[in-house]
Parts: sequence; structure tokens; C-alpha cells
Amino acid sequence: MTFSLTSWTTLDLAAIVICAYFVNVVHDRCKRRGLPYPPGPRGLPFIGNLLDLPSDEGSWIAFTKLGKQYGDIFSLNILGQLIVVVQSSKIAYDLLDKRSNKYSDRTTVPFYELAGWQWHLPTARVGAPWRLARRILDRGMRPSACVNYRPAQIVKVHTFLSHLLQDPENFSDHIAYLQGSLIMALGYGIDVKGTDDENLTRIKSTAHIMESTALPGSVPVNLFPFLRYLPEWLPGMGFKALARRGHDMAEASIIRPWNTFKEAAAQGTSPECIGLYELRERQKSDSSDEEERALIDALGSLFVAGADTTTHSLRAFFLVLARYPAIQDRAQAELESVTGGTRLPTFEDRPNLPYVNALCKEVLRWRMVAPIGVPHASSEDDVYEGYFIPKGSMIIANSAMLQDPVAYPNPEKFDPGRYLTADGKFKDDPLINAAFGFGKRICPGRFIVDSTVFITAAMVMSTFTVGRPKDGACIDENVNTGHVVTQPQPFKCSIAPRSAKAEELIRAAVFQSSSSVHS
Ligand code: HEM
Repeated sequence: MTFSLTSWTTLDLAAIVICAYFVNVVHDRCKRRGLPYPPGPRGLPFIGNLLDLPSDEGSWIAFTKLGKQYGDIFSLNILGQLIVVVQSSKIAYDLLDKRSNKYSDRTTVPFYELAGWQWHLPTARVGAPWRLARRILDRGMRPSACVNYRPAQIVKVHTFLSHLLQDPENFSDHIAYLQGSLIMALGYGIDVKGTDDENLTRIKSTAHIMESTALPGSVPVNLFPFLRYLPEWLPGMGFKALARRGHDMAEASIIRPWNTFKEAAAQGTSPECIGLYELRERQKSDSSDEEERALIDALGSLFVAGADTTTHSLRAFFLVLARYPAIQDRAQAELESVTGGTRLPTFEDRPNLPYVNALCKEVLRWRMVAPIGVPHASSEDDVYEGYFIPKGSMIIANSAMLQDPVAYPNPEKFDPGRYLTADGKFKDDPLINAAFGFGKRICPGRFIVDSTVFITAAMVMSTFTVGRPKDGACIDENVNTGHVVTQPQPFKCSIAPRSAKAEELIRAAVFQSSSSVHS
């Protein structure tokens, strides 16, 4: 007897779906041994809590509201996927950090599988390829390695200052270019020479497709994975061609810069970068084909994971300067007391700039770029505080913890004073790390972010004054309602050099940077 899909009636299919649903419910009850899931709103059959997630506001806002009703750990069921949302830092560290062996996986994004994007680290499932690539980034971006990339960071920030000087109105685009070109330099030692650089435009297009196909509702196959097995000529199957295009584009965008880097490394002309750091480490041991591919994947993941995120934080930094002149004045006075206004600040000045350091920390807390991080997934059944969390659950640590009024009184206020002692010394706050995630999946780029935001902020405030826009337009302090990554709403501001001396310092720095590159 042969079966074909077309010989089945709608009733047959409905009966199978209903049976599967009830088998699942019974299986689930047995597994739970009477333990409840974390509390949450009652869902509807089949769709669960789909309607409890409003589409017109950021998911972190919806989660925060639900958290007020159901507590610091609650759960939702979306089309059969259990989502556990965690709102307190204690629970987040208990689960994602202390029990990281069980909570470091990711759920599959069906479109990514179809496009062959398993190399992309932030969404990669736990397994040997992720472990190898992750080790490379942890090694190549640890604080002692980051010191090697300071010259590249300084050159890129000098160029950024000169862009602000020439064309202050487009500061937001200059920030994006700063980050894009910096990541190409950090990863591959490639010196991008303008916004139309091929490596840059290619990886930007790849990042764009990846971002627009990551969420459950963005492409049909993410909600209904079985669609990938249906023929392409059926209506609604356009995602298959998109996946092929995405695959080819992504491969080109990670392989071409890799080849450029490898050639330079072989000729001994590659500047310091993460790729070179890793090759040096490998000379200490034998390296396999898998390890070479892991390095390609690791470097390829940097742009998509790190360019937009840091760009948005720096846009928030400009927003702060434009909105809060007293904060800018205080930071500028501190910088001037250290540099005398006769030179640009350096990394070595950092210990003497507690207020600037505190300002940078507060930017990361005040306008978190990734308010729900990247969801983790559990790889084993677990019980926490009497709640059952089955294998395959999605765990979301919501940013509400960095807006907690107990840890951060008046959390909406931008206040660098949170990180200063009574006598004005910088006081670190380990909780801020929550902005970079948890456990084994914590952002490996966090030390690069820390140094990039510091050196950019210090150089900008030394040489420019940022203020309200000349046309008197209002500056909206809110962020957009993107579901994963947020950024300030577009805003205008005035940016003027602080003095003729500041202009002179910028021109001299750019001249010196370009002559050292060409020498
Ligand atoms: C303000 C800037 C940034 C923020 C707020 C940020 C935040 C995050 C967060 C929340 C995660 C998920 C952590 C988790 O799953 O628990 C993550 C992952 C990641 N980030 Fe960042 N990030 C930033 C910049 C960067 C930069 C500059 C790079 C690289 C140059 C980078 C590379 C990565 C990578 C590769 C992952 C995936 C790690 C994994 O899944 O194992 N990030 N980041």
C-alpha cells in the first residue's frame, strides 16, 4: 500500500494533529512527575500564549509586565515551545551560569539550518564546531589579547573624529562605519577604505538577511519547520530561494576576507588581529581542518554579532551628551585635568578617568542593546525551586534586572554616579555584565566593547561638544521597539569642535595614523 499526501482528507490530518497534541500532553504530564512549570498566563489549545505577546511593543516590555504579575520566573507556551523568562539576576546566574552545563544550548532556527548558517556562533547549537570556534574567540578577545588591538582601535577612532569634523550631521552613519571597519581590522587585519568597500558591503548584506530571518514569525518555515520538505513550486515557498541566496552570500562574505587575511599572514604582512593571534597560538600545537574551519566561522561571526550592537551603544552615548550637558561638562573637565587639552587621551589615561569610565558603564545599562539577550536552551530536564523545566525549553533572561529600582534607584535616570565611591573613585558593578549575557554563552566581545566605548567616548568628549540640534528639534530618549536588538530612535544633535587646538589635534592624529600605516 502506498501513501500520498494528496490522498489524505482534511479530517484525517486534523485527527492526527489532535491525537499528537493529546499524546504530547499525556507524555508531558508523566515526565513532570506532578511538578508544575513556572507560573504563567493560561494559554489556549495549540497556540498556547501566542496572543499574550503583543506585537506593537518590545518583547522585553511585555515580559517585564508579565513578570510583575507572575514573579521573577514565569513561563509561556508558544505553539508548543516552552519559554521560561527570568527577571532577577539571582535566578539568571543560578540557571545560566551555575548550571551552564544544562543551559548553554540554543533552539534551532529552521531558516538558518536551511541556509547552512550553522557557522554563525550566536545561534549555533552546542557541539564540537561551536566549542572550537568559541574557544578561539575567548582566547583571541580576552583582556590580555585585546591590548594587541589597541593601535587599530586608535587609528579607527582618529578617522571617526575626522569624519565628525567634516560632516557632523551624519554622525550616526560615521558610528556605523567606525564599527564595521573596526571589526574588519580586529578580525582579519583588513584596512577598509570607505563605505563601498566590497568586504564591508557583502557582510552587511549578509547581516541584514540574517537579522530579518531570525525570529519565529519572520519566515513561514521558522514557525512550521515541515515546510522545508515541501516542493518549491508551491505558493509561499519563496523562502527556499532566499535561503540559497543567503547561503551563497554568507559563504562569500566570510571566505573572501579570510583568504585576504591568510595571504597577508603567509607573507608576514598581516597587522595584529584576532586571526593572527590564533595562528600564533596554533603554532604551539598541531591544527586540523576542523580547526581551520572553526577559525573561519569565528571570524565570520564577529561582524553580525558585534557591529550593530556596539554602534547602537555609541549612538546612545551621543544621545546622552546631547540631552545632558552637565554630564558632558563634568566628563570634559576630568579629561582636561588629565590631558591638559594639549593631547588626545590614551588607554593609559584610563585609571585617571573614573567619571568617564562610569559614564561608559551607565550607557550600557541605561539603554541596553540586547534587552532579552540571545535566548538559551536547556539540554536536559531540570527542576528549579520546585518548578519543572523540560529539556528543549527556551530560557530568556530579561533586562528588567538592569532596571531594577532596588539595585539601581531611579533606574530611568542616566546617572554615572552609580559607579563612583563617595571620594569619586570608580567602583565596578559586576551585574552590568548581564548586558552581555550569561554562562558559557556570555558575549566573547565584551572586553573589546569595553575598550572601544571607552576610547571613542574619551576622544570625542576631548575634542567636540555635542548639544541639542540647532533647529530646536526634540530628542526622543526612547529606543525603538525591535524585538531582539534595540537602538535609540533617530535623533539630530549639534557637534562642534571644542577649540582650534582640538581640530589641530585631530588633523595631526589622522596624519600620523596614515603615515604609520604607509611606512
Ligand atoms: C554593546 C555591544 C554588545 C552587546 C550589548 C553584546 C551582547 C551580547 C549578548 C547579550 C550575547 C548573548 C549572550 C548569551 O547568550 O548569554 C552576545 C553574544 C555574542 N557576542 Fe556580543 N555584544 C556586543 C558586542 C559584541 C562584539 C563587539 C562582538 C565581537 C567583536 C561580539 C560577539 C559576540 C558573539 C560571537 C556572540 C555569540 C557567543 C555564543 O553564542 O557563544 N559582541 N553578545
